[in-house]
Amino acid sequence: MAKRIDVSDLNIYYGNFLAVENVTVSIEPRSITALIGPSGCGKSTFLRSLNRMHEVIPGARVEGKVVMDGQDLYAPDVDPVDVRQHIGMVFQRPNPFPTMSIYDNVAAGIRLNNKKMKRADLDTLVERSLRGANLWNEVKDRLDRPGAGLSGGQQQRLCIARAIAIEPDVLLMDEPCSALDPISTLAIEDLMTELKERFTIVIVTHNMQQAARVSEQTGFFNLSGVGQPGRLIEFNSTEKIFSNPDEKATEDYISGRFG
Ligand SMILES: Nc1ncnc2c1ncn2[C@@H]1O[C@H](COP(=O)(O)OP(=O)(O)OP(=O)(O)O)[C@@H](O)[C@H]1O
Repeated sequence: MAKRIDVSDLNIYYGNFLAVENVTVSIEPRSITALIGPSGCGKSTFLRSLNRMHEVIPGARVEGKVVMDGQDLYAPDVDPVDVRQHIGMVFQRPNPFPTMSIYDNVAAGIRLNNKKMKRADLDTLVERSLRGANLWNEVKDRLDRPGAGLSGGQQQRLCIARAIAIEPDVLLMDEPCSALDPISTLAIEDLMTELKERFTIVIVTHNMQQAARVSEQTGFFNLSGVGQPGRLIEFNSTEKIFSNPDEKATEDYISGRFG
C-alpha cells in the first residue's frame, strides 16, 4: 500500500561532513516525486536516508525526522531491516544476482521473509511480480536461466520485479535509466507510471525531460560551492518547476545555464 513520507529538519552527515542540510518536505502517496540538481548536491544521499540505507556507510548518520504514515523511521525501536522491506530501492546499474536464475532473483526477497511459502504460492508471486514489471512475456519460457543473460533494460525490469515482489509501500529509484538505451528507458518510464497506482515512487534523475514526463512533484537540490552542504532549494508541482519556478536557481538549472 502506498504511503506518505514527511521529512522534517533533516541533516545528513558522512562523519563530520554535512552533505545535505535542513530538508523539510512531504512526499505524497501514489505519485512520482523526482529529485533533480547538479552533481554532488546530495540527491542520492537524501534518497538513501529515506530507507536507512545511508547509515550502512561507516560514520554516516542523520539528524531530524523521516516519518512514514505517522511512524518515525529513525525512532530507537525501529529496525532498519524492517524499514528497507517497506521502502524498496532500485539502483543506477541493474544488479541482479548474476548466477541466480530469473525466477530465484525475483523470489530471493520473498524467501528471506517467508521461508515456508509453498512452491505454488511462490510461483504465483513470482509471476505477478514479473507481470507487474512488464517482463513476464519476455522471460516466462526461461525462468530457470541466469538473470545476467538478460539485456540491460530487461535486467533493470528484473530488479524492479525483485523490489516489488515483497510488496513495499515506497519505491526509491536512483537514476534507474542512466545505463539504459532510449527504448528501455521509455519502457521503465511507462512501468513507473503504472506502478504509481500502488506505490509511492521517488526517483533521482539527471534527465530533466524524464522528470517532466513522469513526475507529479519535483524537488530541486543545489549547493553553493564545493564542500558546502546540498539544500533543497525548491519543491513544487513538476508543471510549475518546469514552467514558472519560484527560485532563480531552479530556472537557471532547468534552462541549462549551469549544472
Ligand atoms: N560514501 C561517502 N563518503 C563520504 N562522502 C560522500 C559519500 N557519498 C557521497 N559523499 C559526498 O556527499 C555529497 C553528496 O553526494 P551525492 O552522491 O548524494 O550527490 P548527488 O547529487 O547524488 O550526485 P550525482 O548526481 O553526481 O550522483 C558529495 O559531496 C559527495 O562527495
